[in-house]
This record gives sequence, C-alpha cells and structure tokens, in this order.
Amino acid sequence: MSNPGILFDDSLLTGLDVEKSDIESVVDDCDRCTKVGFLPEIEASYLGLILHVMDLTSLNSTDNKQTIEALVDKAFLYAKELLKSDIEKMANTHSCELRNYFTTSTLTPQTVCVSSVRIYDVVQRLRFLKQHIDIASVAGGFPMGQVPLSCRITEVEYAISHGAAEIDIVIDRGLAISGNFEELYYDLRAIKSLCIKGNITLKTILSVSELDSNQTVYKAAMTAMMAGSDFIKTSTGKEAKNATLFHGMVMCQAIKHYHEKTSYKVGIKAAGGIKFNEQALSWLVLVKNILGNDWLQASLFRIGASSLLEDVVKRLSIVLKKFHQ
Ligand SMILES: O=C[C@H](O)COP(=O)(O)O
Repeated sequence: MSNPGILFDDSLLTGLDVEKSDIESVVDDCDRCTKVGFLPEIEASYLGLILHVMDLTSLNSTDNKQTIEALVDKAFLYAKELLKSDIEKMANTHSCELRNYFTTSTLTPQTVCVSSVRIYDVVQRLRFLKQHIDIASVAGGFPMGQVPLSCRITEVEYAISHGAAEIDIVIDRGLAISGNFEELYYDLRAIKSLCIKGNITLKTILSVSELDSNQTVYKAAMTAMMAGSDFIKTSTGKEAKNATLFHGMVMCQAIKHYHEKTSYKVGIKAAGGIKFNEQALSWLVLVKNILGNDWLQASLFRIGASSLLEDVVKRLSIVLKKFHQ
C-alpha cells in the first residue's frame, strides 16, 4: 500500500535513538558482507534485484533528444543480452529466488529517471520501440529546491500531464536546517495532493549530505513520510558529497519508526554516486538488515544511478559463469 501520510505531529520528530556506535556496527556489517563475498546464487539474485529496482537516470544539463533515446535503449539492452547468454536456463537449475529475478522484465530497470522537460523524449522513444517502462521525473526546482511552491506545483503538474508515473521531488534544505519542519510538511503535502489524483508515486529527495546532523536527517525523513512520501531518497546526485551508509541507517530507522506508528511502509531510494556493484550491494544489505526482506522489492527499495548498470551486468555475468564451474 502506498503511504497516504498523516497529520503533522512534531512528537514524531524526536525518535532517533541510535548511538553513533550502533550505526557504525551496522554499517561495518554491510561492508564486511560485501567484502567477504556472497555465495554465487545469493550474489546473483541480489544483482538481479539491483537491476530490477534501478531507476536508470540521466539528469545532465546537456541532456537532449538523442541522449535520452540512448538512455531508453539502454534500459532494454542488457536484459535481452543477459537472456541471450542463457541466464534463464542456468537460473532454472538453481534456486527459485534466482528464477524470480531472471526474466526479461525483471532484468529491466524499474524506471528511467529524467528531468521534466525530457519526459516527452522518453515517451516518443518508447512509442517508437513499442516498449513500456515507467518514467520518473525529478521536479521542484531540482537540484536546489529553492523555488516558490507555486513553481514547484506547476512543474509537478507538467511532469504528470506529460507522462511521469513517479515524481522525485527535492526538498528545500533551508527549511530543514532552520528547523521549519511544519512548513516543509505543508510544502510536500501540496505536492502529494497532486500525486494522489494521478496515482503517482512520490519520492522525496532529502539531500542528506547537505543537512547539518543525523537528527536533522531523521526529522526531514519523518516529515517527508508524514506528508505522504512513498519513498524517501538520499540525494540528488549533484551535492558536493554523496550519501553514506550512516545516512542510510538513519533513514531506515525513521522508516521503521514510521511503520511502527502508522503501519504504512515507506520505501528507500539510494542515489548519487553509486557506480559500482559493491556499493549497490552494501545498500541492499543495509536495507535487508534494518528493514527486512519485505523491503527488497521495487515498491519499497530503489537505487537511482546514471553509471551503475554496466558494472552490475558485468559482475552478474561473472557470477553466473561460476555456475558452470
Ligand atoms: O536520482 C539519481 C541521481 O541523480 C543519480 O546520481 P548519479 O548520476 O550520481 O548516479
């Protein structure tokens, strides 16, 4: 079920109860897992899941019709190639879990994620290819979020009317840093009301590395969820620093607490600077360890990345060869 949100409740902003040492031990666990390595069938299924939950992204100032066509083509390219190399047969001889992840549709990213002005290019290319993939659009004055609410609303309406199924809205970090969470809530609530009408998934980008403390990350996460975000997302990919697993741990804590209070499950999207399969695997292990296996599905876990797909495909091909040995 998507998250309808709740009334603003500032008593929910103060629940971060982890010590730095707790965070460090969970994060160490994730790093250890990815360094020590996984059994091949586990690694293959995780890599398959990473392909499946990926928002294949292009958010460059130079994006144009041609670059977006190439992005859309790339979304379908590897699934076919991987199947050509007989992955499905190999997967069938191993576990059910593997089989679940190895079909053409599951090896295709979940969305292509573009700027609002480029949605039309995606739609045109999909029409030409006679293919479907959901379109996610960043919005709200991406990446800074420092535009009036009326402009943010206009951009979200534009994105939805042009074919976006998902909106990745960026928050005004100034509101969070100055402790103005109630205004942040109403700002996001206005965006949520547009999404409800069209059954659009709302992902809220917290830009965690620009927030001033773990407490602020937690409060911004809680505020975004109370306002009805279906996902909370780490970063725009344009910040000076990317999100760390520490930030991810705090966000997962907030998601867990919100679920305990409301029974609504909110997803997490890791994004920004995730280029290598090991990084994506660490995020997957973090989510699995804190939120559990229920969260390992596209409705609750995403990885947004512009430069990860090839590395995951390469690693998956290597891992699958191990089944032949
Ligand atoms: O939303 C996704 C991010 O903008 C992607 O960041 P990236 O280009 O560093 O992979």
